[in-house]
Amino acid sequence: MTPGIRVKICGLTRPEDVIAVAEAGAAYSGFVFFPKSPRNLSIDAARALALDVPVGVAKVALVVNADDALLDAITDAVPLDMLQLHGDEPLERVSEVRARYGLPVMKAVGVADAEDVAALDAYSEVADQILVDAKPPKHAELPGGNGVSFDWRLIAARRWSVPWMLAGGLTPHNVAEAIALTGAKQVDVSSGVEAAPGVKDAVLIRDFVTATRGRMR
Ligand SMILES: O=C(O)c1ccccc1NCC(=O)[C@H](O)[C@H](O)COP(=O)(O)O
Repeated sequence: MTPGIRVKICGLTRPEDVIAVAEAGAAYSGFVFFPKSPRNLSIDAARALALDVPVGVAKVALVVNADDALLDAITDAVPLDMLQLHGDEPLERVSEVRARYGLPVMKAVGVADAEDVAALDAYSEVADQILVDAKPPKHAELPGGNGVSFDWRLIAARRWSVPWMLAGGLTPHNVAEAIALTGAKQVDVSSGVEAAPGVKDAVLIRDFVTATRGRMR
Protein backbone atom coordinates (compact mmCIF):
# COMPACT_ATOMS: atom_id res chain seq x y z
CA MET A 1 0.00 0.00 0.00
CA THR A 2 1.22 3.51 -0.87
CA PRO A 3 -0.22 5.86 1.76
CA GLY A 4 -0.96 9.52 1.30
CA ILE A 5 -1.03 9.88 -2.47
CA ARG A 6 -3.07 12.97 -3.33
CA VAL A 7 -5.15 12.68 -6.49
CA LYS A 8 -6.41 15.43 -8.77
CA ILE A 9 -9.25 14.65 -11.14
CA CYS A 10 -9.18 17.28 -13.86
CA GLY A 11 -11.82 18.35 -16.34
CA LEU A 12 -15.05 17.91 -14.38
CA THR A 13 -18.10 18.99 -16.34
CA ARG A 14 -21.17 17.69 -14.45
CA PRO A 15 -22.53 17.67 -10.89
CA GLU A 16 -22.20 13.88 -10.78
CA ASP A 17 -18.47 14.23 -11.46
CA VAL A 18 -18.11 16.34 -8.33
CA ILE A 19 -19.88 13.65 -6.32
CA ALA A 20 -17.70 10.90 -7.82
CA VAL A 21 -14.52 12.84 -7.01
CA ALA A 22 -15.58 13.44 -3.41
CA GLU A 23 -16.77 9.86 -2.87
CA ALA A 24 -13.54 8.44 -4.29
CA GLY A 25 -11.46 10.51 -1.88
CA ALA A 26 -9.61 12.67 -4.39
CA ALA A 27 -7.84 15.71 -2.98
CA TYR A 28 -8.31 18.12 -5.91
CA SER A 29 -10.99 18.85 -8.51
CA GLY A 30 -10.02 20.58 -11.76
CA PHE A 31 -12.09 22.92 -13.94
CA VAL A 32 -10.91 23.65 -17.48
CA PHE A 33 -11.25 27.08 -19.08
CA PHE A 34 -10.10 26.49 -22.65
CA PRO A 35 -12.70 26.86 -25.39
CA LYS A 36 -11.23 24.19 -27.69
CA SER A 37 -11.44 21.56 -24.97
CA PRO A 38 -14.32 19.07 -24.66
CA ARG A 39 -13.99 19.83 -20.92
CA ASN A 40 -14.34 23.59 -21.29
CA LEU A 41 -16.67 25.30 -18.82
CA SER A 42 -18.37 28.64 -18.88
CA ILE A 43 -17.69 30.72 -15.81
CA ASP A 44 -21.29 30.23 -14.64
CA ALA A 45 -21.06 26.45 -15.05
CA ALA A 46 -17.75 26.35 -13.19
CA ARG A 47 -19.18 28.44 -10.36
CA ALA A 48 -22.15 26.09 -9.98
CA LEU A 49 -19.89 23.03 -9.87
CA ALA A 50 -17.34 24.62 -7.54
CA LEU A 51 -20.05 25.58 -5.06
CA ASP A 52 -20.93 21.88 -4.81
CA VAL A 53 -17.39 20.73 -4.07
CA PRO A 54 -17.18 19.65 -0.42
CA VAL A 55 -14.70 21.16 2.02
CA GLY A 56 -11.51 19.10 1.86
CA VAL A 57 -11.45 18.81 -1.91
CA ALA A 58 -9.42 21.66 -3.42
CA LYS A 59 -10.84 23.49 -6.43
CA VAL A 60 -8.37 24.22 -9.22
CA ALA A 61 -9.00 26.41 -12.28
CA LEU A 62 -6.96 25.39 -15.33
CA VAL A 63 -6.21 28.17 -17.81
CA VAL A 64 -3.99 28.46 -20.89
CA ASN A 65 -2.10 31.73 -21.42
CA ALA A 66 -4.98 33.58 -19.78
CA ASP A 67 -4.86 37.35 -19.59
CA ASP A 68 -5.84 39.33 -16.50
CA ALA A 69 -9.34 40.00 -17.81
CA LEU A 70 -10.14 36.29 -17.99
CA LEU A 71 -8.46 35.53 -14.68
CA ASP A 72 -10.30 38.44 -13.04
CA ALA A 73 -13.62 37.09 -14.32
CA ILE A 74 -12.88 33.54 -13.18
CA THR A 75 -11.54 34.44 -9.75
CA ASP A 76 -14.36 36.93 -9.10
CA ALA A 77 -17.05 34.33 -9.77
CA VAL A 78 -15.65 30.92 -8.90
CA PRO A 79 -14.54 29.95 -5.38
CA LEU A 80 -11.05 28.55 -5.92
CA ASP A 81 -8.09 27.14 -4.02
CA MET A 82 -5.52 27.15 -6.81
CA LEU A 83 -4.77 28.33 -10.33
CA GLN A 84 -3.17 25.93 -12.83
CA LEU A 85 -1.26 27.62 -15.67
CA HIS A 86 -1.18 25.17 -18.56
CA GLY A 87 0.14 27.27 -21.43
CA ASP A 88 3.47 28.86 -22.34
CA GLU A 89 3.40 31.27 -19.42
CA PRO A 90 6.97 32.50 -18.77
CA LEU A 91 8.47 32.59 -15.28
CA GLU A 92 7.57 36.27 -14.84
CA ARG A 93 3.90 35.61 -15.62
CA VAL A 94 3.75 32.90 -12.98
CA SER A 95 5.07 35.36 -10.39
CA GLU A 96 2.68 38.05 -11.61
CA VAL A 97 -0.37 35.77 -11.34
CA ARG A 98 0.62 34.64 -7.85
CA ALA A 99 0.96 38.23 -6.69
CA ARG A 100 -2.20 39.51 -8.36
CA TYR A 101 -4.64 36.82 -7.25
CA GLY A 102 -3.20 35.67 -3.92
CA LEU A 103 -3.90 32.07 -4.83
CA PRO A 104 -1.34 29.26 -5.03
CA VAL A 105 -0.23 28.72 -8.62
CA MET A 106 0.63 25.36 -10.14
CA LYS A 107 2.62 25.59 -13.39
CA ALA A 108 2.31 22.72 -15.84
CA VAL A 109 5.44 21.79 -17.77
CA GLY A 110 5.41 19.30 -20.63
CA VAL A 111 8.21 16.77 -20.54
CA ALA A 112 9.60 14.85 -23.50
CA ASP A 113 13.34 14.92 -22.87
CA ALA A 114 16.03 15.95 -20.37
CA GLU A 115 15.92 19.60 -21.50
CA ASP A 116 12.32 19.86 -20.38
CA VAL A 117 13.32 18.61 -16.96
CA ALA A 118 15.56 21.70 -16.65
CA ALA A 119 12.48 23.88 -17.23
CA LEU A 120 10.85 22.20 -14.26
CA ASP A 121 13.75 23.32 -12.08
CA ALA A 122 13.24 26.93 -13.17
CA TYR A 123 9.48 26.93 -12.63
CA SER A 124 9.89 25.31 -9.22
CA GLU A 125 11.59 28.56 -8.14
CA VAL A 126 8.52 30.70 -8.87
CA ALA A 127 5.44 28.46 -8.61
CA ASP A 128 3.78 26.99 -5.53
CA GLN A 129 3.54 23.60 -7.21
CA ILE A 130 4.64 22.12 -10.51
CA LEU A 131 2.69 19.72 -12.69
CA VAL A 132 4.98 17.34 -14.51
CA ASP A 133 2.96 16.49 -17.60
CA ALA A 134 3.59 14.90 -21.00
CA LYS A 135 4.28 17.22 -23.93
CA PRO A 136 1.29 17.29 -26.25
CA PRO A 137 1.69 15.27 -29.44
CA LYS A 138 2.56 17.29 -32.60
CA HIS A 139 -0.57 18.93 -34.07
CA ALA A 140 -2.62 18.22 -30.94
CA GLU A 141 -5.50 20.66 -30.44
CA LEU A 142 -4.97 20.73 -26.69
CA PRO A 143 -1.85 21.60 -24.70
CA GLY A 144 -2.85 18.97 -22.11
CA GLY A 145 -5.46 16.36 -21.42
CA ASN A 146 -4.33 14.27 -24.38
CA GLY A 147 -3.99 10.96 -22.55
CA VAL A 148 -0.34 10.51 -23.49
CA SER A 149 2.48 9.57 -21.12
CA PHE A 150 6.15 10.51 -21.14
CA ASP A 151 9.14 8.40 -20.19
CA TRP A 152 8.82 8.42 -16.40
CA ARG A 153 12.51 7.41 -16.06
CA LEU A 154 13.38 11.02 -17.00
CA ILE A 155 12.26 12.17 -13.56
CA ALA A 156 12.87 9.00 -11.57
CA ALA A 157 15.50 10.49 -9.26
CA ARG A 158 14.33 14.11 -9.39
CA ARG A 159 12.96 16.12 -6.50
CA TRP A 160 11.99 19.78 -6.35
CA SER A 161 11.70 22.30 -3.55
CA VAL A 162 7.93 22.63 -4.03
CA PRO A 163 5.23 19.97 -4.16
CA TRP A 164 4.82 18.40 -7.59
CA MET A 165 2.22 16.35 -9.34
CA LEU A 166 2.66 13.69 -12.02
CA ALA A 167 0.32 13.79 -15.03
CA GLY A 168 -0.01 12.55 -18.58
CA GLY A 169 -1.72 9.39 -19.75
CA LEU A 170 -2.28 8.01 -16.28
CA THR A 171 -5.00 5.37 -15.89
CA PRO A 172 -6.24 3.02 -13.18
CA HIS A 173 -3.95 0.41 -14.76
CA ASN A 174 -0.65 2.28 -14.91
CA VAL A 175 -0.82 4.77 -12.04
CA ALA A 176 0.63 2.42 -9.40
CA GLU A 177 3.63 1.71 -11.64
CA ALA A 178 4.06 5.43 -12.36
CA ILE A 179 4.08 6.20 -8.64
CA ALA A 180 6.53 3.41 -7.91
CA LEU A 181 8.92 4.57 -10.63
CA THR A 182 8.80 8.32 -10.04
CA GLY A 183 8.11 8.56 -6.32
CA ALA A 184 5.22 10.94 -7.01
CA LYS A 185 3.15 11.88 -3.98
CA GLN A 186 0.49 13.57 -6.11
CA VAL A 187 -1.04 12.49 -9.43
CA ASP A 188 -3.37 14.15 -11.90
CA VAL A 189 -5.67 12.50 -14.44
CA SER A 190 -8.25 13.51 -16.97
CA SER A 191 -8.65 11.28 -20.07
CA GLY A 192 -7.82 8.11 -18.15
CA VAL A 193 -11.02 8.37 -16.11
CA GLU A 194 -13.36 9.25 -18.96
CA ALA A 195 -15.95 7.23 -20.85
CA ALA A 196 -15.65 9.73 -23.73
CA PRO A 197 -13.83 13.07 -24.11
CA GLY A 198 -15.31 15.40 -21.50
CA VAL A 199 -17.44 12.70 -19.87
CA LYS A 200 -16.01 11.40 -16.62
CA ASP A 201 -16.76 7.86 -15.44
CA ALA A 202 -17.43 7.43 -11.71
CA VAL A 203 -16.19 3.82 -11.67
CA LEU A 204 -12.92 4.76 -13.36
CA ILE A 205 -12.47 7.64 -10.92
CA ARG A 206 -12.96 5.28 -7.99
CA ASP A 207 -10.64 2.66 -9.54
CA PHE A 208 -7.98 5.30 -10.19
CA VAL A 209 -7.96 6.56 -6.61
CA THR A 210 -8.01 2.98 -5.31
CA ALA A 211 -5.07 2.08 -7.56
CA THR A 212 -2.98 4.90 -6.06
CA ARG A 213 -3.45 3.17 -2.73
CA GLY A 214 -2.22 -0.13 -4.09
CA ARG A 215 -5.59 -1.87 -3.88
CA MET A 216 -6.61 -2.06 -7.54
CA ARG A 217 -9.78 -4.13 -8.04
O1 LIG B 1 -8.12 18.64 -20.31
C1 LIG B 1 -8.10 19.51 -21.19
O2 LIG B 1 -8.97 19.55 -22.05
C2 LIG B 1 -7.01 20.52 -21.20
C3 LIG B 1 -7.10 21.59 -22.07
C4 LIG B 1 -6.08 22.53 -22.12
C5 LIG B 1 -4.99 22.40 -21.29
C6 LIG B 1 -4.88 21.33 -20.41
C7 LIG B 1 -5.89 20.39 -20.37
N1 LIG B 1 -5.83 19.32 -19.51
C8 LIG B 1 -4.76 19.08 -18.61
C9 LIG B 1 -5.10 17.95 -17.73
O3 LIG B 1 -6.21 17.59 -17.56
C10 LIG B 1 -4.10 17.27 -16.95
O4 LIG B 1 -3.61 18.24 -16.05
C11 LIG B 1 -2.99 16.57 -17.68
O5 LIG B 1 -2.65 17.19 -18.89
C12 LIG B 1 -3.25 15.12 -17.87
O6 LIG B 1 -4.23 14.85 -18.78
P1 LIG B 1 -4.48 13.35 -19.26
O7 LIG B 1 -3.27 12.87 -19.99
O8 LIG B 1 -5.68 13.42 -20.11
O9 LIG B 1 -4.73 12.54 -18.02
